[in-house]
Amino acid sequence: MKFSANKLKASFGYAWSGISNAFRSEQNLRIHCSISIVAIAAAAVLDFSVWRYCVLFLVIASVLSLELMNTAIENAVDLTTDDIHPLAKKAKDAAAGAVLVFSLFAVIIGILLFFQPAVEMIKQWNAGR
Ligand SMILES: Nc1ncnc2c1ncn2[C@@H]1O[C@H](COP(=O)(O)OP(=O)(O)OP(=O)(O)O)[C@@H](O)[C@H]1O
Repeated sequence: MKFSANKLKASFGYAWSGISNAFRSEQNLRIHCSISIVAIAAAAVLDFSVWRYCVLFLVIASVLSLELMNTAIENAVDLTTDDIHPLAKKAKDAAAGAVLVFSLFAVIIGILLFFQPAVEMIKQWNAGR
């Protein structure tokens, strides 16, 4: 098997093109990116431990990847038909449902991750007054 640096570079280029196209066309992806940036900034302020950062990054990567898969499925379905079709609806709704399920659990994980450090910081502020 021959290693080709050019092929690898091209693959990254295609992947980046997919991400930037989806970012421009999908409002939900932009919303998730904005929330992710706020969450990472809050984690830095709260001085998250390594394992908390690991869980946070895992959740953010999963939500953003699922959103990209949802976009891929929407585009693939649109490619197969211009008509209104019950199977097209089922496929798109299921893909959107996958994002929603993970997003709901991401909110719960977020609360579990942020609650204790936030309480600690509030205690420190009150003690410092
Ligand atoms: N060809 C179709 N046949 C039947 N229903 C469709 C079809 N295309 C879209 N729909 C319905 O419209 C909804 C929105 O589809 P659309 O392609 O506009 O996605 P979207 O608004 O970009 O979704 P998202 O908010 O998940 O990005 C789908 O979830 C589905 O219920």
